[in-house]
Amino acid sequence: MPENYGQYQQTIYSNGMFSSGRPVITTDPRLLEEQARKTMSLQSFGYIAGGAGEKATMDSNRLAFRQWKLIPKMLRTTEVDTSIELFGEKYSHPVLMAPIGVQALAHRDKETGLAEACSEVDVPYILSTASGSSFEDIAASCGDVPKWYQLYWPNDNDITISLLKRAKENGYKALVVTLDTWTLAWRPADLDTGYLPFLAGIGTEFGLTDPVFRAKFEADTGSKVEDEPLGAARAWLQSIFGVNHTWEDVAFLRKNWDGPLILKGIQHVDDARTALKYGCDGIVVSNHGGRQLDGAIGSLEVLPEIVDAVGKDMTVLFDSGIRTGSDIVKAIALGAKAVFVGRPVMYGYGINGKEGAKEVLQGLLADFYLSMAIAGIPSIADCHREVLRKVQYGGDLKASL
Ligand SMILES: Cc1cc2nc3c(=O)[nH]c(=O)nc-3n(C[C@H](O)[C@H](O)[C@H](O)COP(=O)(O)O)c2cc1C
Ligand SMILES: O=C(O)C(=O)c1ccccc1
Repeated sequence: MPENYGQYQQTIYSNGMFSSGRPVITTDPRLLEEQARKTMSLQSFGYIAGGAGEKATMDSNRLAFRQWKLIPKMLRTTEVDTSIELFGEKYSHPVLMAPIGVQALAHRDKETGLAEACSEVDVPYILSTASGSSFEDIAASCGDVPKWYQLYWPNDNDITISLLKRAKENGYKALVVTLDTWTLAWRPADLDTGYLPFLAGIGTEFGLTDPVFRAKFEADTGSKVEDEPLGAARAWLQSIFGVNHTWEDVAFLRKNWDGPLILKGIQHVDDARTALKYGCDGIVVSNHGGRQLDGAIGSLEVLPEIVDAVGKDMTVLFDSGIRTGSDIVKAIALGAKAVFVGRPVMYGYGINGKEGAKEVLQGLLADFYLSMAIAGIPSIADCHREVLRKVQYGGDLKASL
């Protein structure tokens, strides 16, 4: 891990000129998805790259970034302090790995491999409930870097409590509860291949190893999980998707989780205020990377109004569409305390395993560092709305992602 990401590109240049050659993973964010498509199976690539409907929300996520332009200032700084504090802990940069399920689709090392990659570049790993490695192994792979747990919220309170207990015992600091994916949207890439990884038993480890789920499955079916693994996977799927929680149920989570509680999938300012009312510590302004409601507004578009409404009282995080260093600068300038990055890391992981994921993350962190420095923004505290202006012209989609 470089001490200072401002130097990372020098390493790439000297490797190219004098020693080990060129980066394996393209450094051009516009080409990364295509590179992944060539390496991965149709079904795996389709699942990861896919979006809802005609992918209009994925486009909006990108276009929302294009509306904001940075206005650089000169003779201010060559060094950048990218560190932040979240929920009382220090982080070396405002970038976390988005919770992503079924990581086995990208690489056989599954969640433990990606968690290791993240820890080696000091990026906190957010563990999805839809994982295929064990809670314990993943926790060990995260090393000393803080780790968070993302809950797909079961309809059964006993199972929920059991998952929260396991997360706590394994050292996960913050709880991220995803609200926008209580059921899967219309996803043509997966529908056309008739493919749902869960039904193949991928990403169901936490359910199949959960003592409370296991006992209930055995009582309901008379079979052991081991004897009916695909039936158990199906039952697990039904216990975490298609559920009908309400806002009042957030009080239950608040009561049963004593660390930071963060709701993910917030796009409406009313929901941000309601999250605050129920005692949440944070929210993730996210539309799930355009994988849920097709035609939904670009996630960055709603960030400023949500920050204005609740930013003083709770931690506002952001994801959906982060692809470049200047995207991170823009999200921070609009009030996000940190961002999550999703698909790009999965593409790197798919192309070249742990090393590939690290290359993507390091490239993004280097690009972020350079963008801050070249814009003349010396620290996160200096990264506020005055560094930006909203313009009428967008971007040429042919040149974008
Ligand atoms: C393959 C895949 C699986 C995902 N699985 C989860 C998940 O298990 N839990 C969750 O909260 N979000 C999940 N997400 C959404 C991400 O956390 C994140 O919101 C999204 O990827 C951000 O958008 P980006 O990919 O444009 O960066 C998933 C996204 C992808 C691409
Ligand atoms: O695909 C997703 O977006 C997602 O959140 C998910 C849902 C179920 C299993 C794995 C990932």
